[in-house]
Amino acid sequence: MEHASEKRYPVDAGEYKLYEEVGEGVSATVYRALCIPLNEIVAIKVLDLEKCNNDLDGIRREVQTMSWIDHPNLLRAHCSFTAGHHLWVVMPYMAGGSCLHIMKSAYPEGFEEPVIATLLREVLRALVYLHFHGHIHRDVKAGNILIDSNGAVKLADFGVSACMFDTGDRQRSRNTFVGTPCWMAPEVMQQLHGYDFKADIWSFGITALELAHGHAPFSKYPPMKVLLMTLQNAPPGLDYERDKRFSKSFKEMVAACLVKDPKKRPTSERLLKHPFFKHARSNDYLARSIIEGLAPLGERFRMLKAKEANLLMQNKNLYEDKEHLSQQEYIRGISAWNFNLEDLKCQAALIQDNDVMPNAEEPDVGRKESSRYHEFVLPAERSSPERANISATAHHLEDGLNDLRDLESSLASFPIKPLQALKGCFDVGEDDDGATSPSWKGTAPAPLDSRQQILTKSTSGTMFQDSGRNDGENSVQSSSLPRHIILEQQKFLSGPVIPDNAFSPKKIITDGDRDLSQTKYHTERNYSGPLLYRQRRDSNILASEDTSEGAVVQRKGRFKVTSADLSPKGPTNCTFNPVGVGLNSPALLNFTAASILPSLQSILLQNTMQREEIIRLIKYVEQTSGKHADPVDVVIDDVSQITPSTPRERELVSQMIQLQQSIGSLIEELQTQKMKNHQVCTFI
Ligand SMILES: Nc1ncnc2c1ncn2[C@@H]1O[C@H](COP(=O)(O)OP(=O)(O)OP(=O)(O)O)[C@@H](O)[C@H]1O
Repeated sequence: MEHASEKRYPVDAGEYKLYEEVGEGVSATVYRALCIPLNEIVAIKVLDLEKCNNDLDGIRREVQTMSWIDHPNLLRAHCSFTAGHHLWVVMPYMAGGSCLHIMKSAYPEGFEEPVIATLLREVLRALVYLHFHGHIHRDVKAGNILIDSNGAVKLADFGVSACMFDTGDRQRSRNTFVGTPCWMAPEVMQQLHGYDFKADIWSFGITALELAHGHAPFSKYPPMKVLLMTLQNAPPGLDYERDKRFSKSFKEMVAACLVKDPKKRPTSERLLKHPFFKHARSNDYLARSIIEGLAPLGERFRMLKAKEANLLMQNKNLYEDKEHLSQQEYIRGISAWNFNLEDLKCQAALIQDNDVMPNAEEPDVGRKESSRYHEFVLPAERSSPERANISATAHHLEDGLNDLRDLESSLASFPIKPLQALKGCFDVGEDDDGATSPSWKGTAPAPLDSRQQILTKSTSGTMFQDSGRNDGENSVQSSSLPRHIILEQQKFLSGPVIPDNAFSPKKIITDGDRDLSQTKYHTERNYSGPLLYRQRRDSNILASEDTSEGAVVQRKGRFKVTSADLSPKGPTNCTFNPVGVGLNSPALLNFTAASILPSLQSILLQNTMQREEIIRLIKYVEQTSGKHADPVDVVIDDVSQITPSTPRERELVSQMIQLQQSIGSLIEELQTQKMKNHQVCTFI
């Protein structure tokens, strides 16, 4: 067994000395560190539990999986514990970093074939092991393939892995829309029958292309477009012309993985026997060919961050451009992609007619394709005088909505669509962290017991334990601790291990927190808009569902949306349904009027537009079907033909017209009510 189970890794932050930062994820920062008693260099992933409110189950799963796995190609945790409101996961230090980072810093065009074959063989071995034990990784990508200084390859990041043997509610997690869009298999997007380990084979094929080209197919596009392209286009692959440098067997191996029908994809075990892997070499070869000569990981990480900041400065004008943003996130190895279609639709609905002006200020028409998403702006931003080329907004909005329509139609043959999954539940997005939100204030703390549920023990040592050192020792134990961690530890010297607000979606934010979130996450812009409510079909469902799996809608880094509404009886449109969530619903009570107002406005606008459209259609159908013996209309025609000759006649005609108009609107109202009743009946 490769991991040193005999070694006792301390579960106390004071026993470690943190050095430089070597990686960054969505809510985690990874440091090189020294385990003082063992005199061993390790990596420590520090997760800020305050930023993981929605994803404790993911964290628990990650830590649990990292404790039981026992395979040389999987990154196993030595131990884990909490310190303040941070979770520390101690693991072997992988000095080469991730394949993505190696490519970004030294191989922007991708690796040579023998390197790729070697890397992929190791990853495939890890997948064979995971699949054999009934696990789907669900996030296979170059950013999660780590290499150590000896060229050993390990697949990491089990935050979204799932177990095939789960039953009941947990089994539903395999119907969950999870992963990172570019690597996501079509069946994961479709959510038709759930999916199995073959989803990993698709991601594996995409990863092969990523390692060959330096980027994944569609990586520069926003997620909606990635979905469309994955579902509508032929599967991506190695091109016989463009990719001449690669062998036929490599092309065939990729083609075998990237088949849309999961049943036709090989199992990991069978794939391992593919002739392509005969090109694979030793770990030593990897160390010599891609690790040797690289700058130390921390330095590379710093350089990549600087490069990213530089790019952001250069692209200042394009900063709002989602495709550019995607590219930035890709460079960082994470993908903070907003994928809230409802949000986009609501933002679209909030645009008033008079916002749509002639497109006189479009800066560069030729750039339209690459900028089509960047104007999905928040209403508040739109009103800002220095922002917003409104005409471009409307223009791009239309493009974006066309894509939405395309997406819906390309998914039309499937009973459950991502749109429906999205519609089923909203969750608090990045706006959670908005320090100015009044809803943060004065919130009762969550009970400690529920928070401690996530603390578990591994068989081979202590896993995920509290360091138990909130007595002040932690605050002074390591001079090399980043300042924010020391400060945050000091804040909770005498309180519970995890601060009261750590697991609550509402929290009191101190100025220190605000500074931290503003400086550390300044590049992670929020496009998620004003929707801060979670919609449920039924409040009973809210009570009975496995909230651990069912609640998360948006996770930065990996995208995750749960298909809370898998029943074919689910709602059939994407508008907010006031029947589904009554005003007394707990889901609504959690939100302030201010946070929900824009959504309500949008819904109102949508309903008005729909109502007008329905009335128009009813009239049209009645006219064309000749079914119009309605005396009211006959009279209307007659009245309109009367030419009053006396004041009294004029008065009477005017009264008749008024009466007929009110009868007309009452009929329209009746039709609308009938339609509503019909919808409610269908829904029920
Ligand atoms: N053991 C390790 N040794 C060296 N570097 C590591 C190690 N673990 C992680 N890293 C680096 O830190 C980065 C972030 O880690 P990780 O992927 O675990 O965080 P995350 O929050 O789960 O990320 P995301 O969800 O965005 O993929 C990795 O991409 C990798 O570059």
